[in-house]
Amino acid sequence: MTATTATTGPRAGGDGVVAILGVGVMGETLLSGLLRAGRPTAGLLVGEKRAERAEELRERYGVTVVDNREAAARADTVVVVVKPQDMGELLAEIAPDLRAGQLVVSLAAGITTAFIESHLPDGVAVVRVMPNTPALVDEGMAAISRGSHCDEEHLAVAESLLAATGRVVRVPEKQQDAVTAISGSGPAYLFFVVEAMIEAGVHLGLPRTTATELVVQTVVGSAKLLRETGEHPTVLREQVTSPGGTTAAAIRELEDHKVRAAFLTAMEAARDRSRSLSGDQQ
Ligand SMILES: NC(=O)C1=CN([C@@H]2O[C@H](COP(=O)(O)OP(=O)(O)OC[C@H]3O[C@@H](n4cnc5c(N)ncnc54)[C@H](O)[C@@H]3O)[C@@H](O)[C@H]2O)C=CC1
Ligand SMILES: O=C(O)[C@@H]1CCC=N1
Repeated sequence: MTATTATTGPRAGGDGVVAILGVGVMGETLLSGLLRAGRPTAGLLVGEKRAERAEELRERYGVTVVDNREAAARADTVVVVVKPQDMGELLAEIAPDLRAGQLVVSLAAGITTAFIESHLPDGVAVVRVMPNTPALVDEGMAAISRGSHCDEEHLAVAESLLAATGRVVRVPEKQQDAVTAISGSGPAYLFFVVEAMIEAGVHLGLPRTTATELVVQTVVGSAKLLRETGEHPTVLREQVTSPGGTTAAAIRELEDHKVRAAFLTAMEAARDRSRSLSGDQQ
């Protein structure tokens, strides 16, 4: 497809009409974040396949729910947040209503900008984003990459949308599968560790409520320590690890059970799955 000069479309600062198509976990995370950040409902349109879910969103947020094609025609920026497997069908549905200069922002894992562009009219700009669920509490981490018809203004619009719910970094698209494995799926690994530590506390005889409070505050405190001191995690771990002490005994077990190696292979598996998702569509 050939690049076309944008003559209409979103303006930096995010003041155009934004449509969110597919409002499940991640779509609602973005929608609620935009509203918390002060974006008026008048500037938002929602497209959602499940009628009962659409009704729930209308009641909860007072947003306008329209069909996907109307949303695509009316919006300056169309954010697509369906499962990767549903992306081809959604793009085929909205393509006739899109025009050069509009911006399509995809939050789907593994779906390349080339795949999206191949389904859309020439000159529609595409930005690929990998967000994560801590965006629900304004502590999200999003990485954004430009497609081939995307200019600085489009990238700035996508950046300002995601900045409503946390931090945003720009990465080359070739890094997006690794990003997905680290920060996209990352919250799930940390919740898995939290679950395991709470369960261990119960095994050690602590009431579940006590174990939960100890673990959650330890995770929050450790995250804050990492961010606020800027220290390398190795330094922070060494500060906790007294020679011949309790932490050294525990870390020895984690190393013996190859937990570090397991994290590496787990994230390689996530990256590889991300790589294959676009292929699942074709
Ligand atoms: N959940 C997460 O932690 C993250 C999810 N993502 C990406 O976000 C996307 C959505 O994931 P979730 O929100 O977790 O899934 P979800 O299943 O909770 O939400 C998808 C929503 O899209 C709706 N939908 C499906 N086809 C549609 C169509 N043609 N038109 C309108 N609505 C339609 C579904 O009814 C559903 O409400 C995925 O592509 C995923 O890779 C990215 C990063 C993190
Ligand atoms: O598990 C998934 O495929 C999505 C993408 C990153 C987090 N959740």
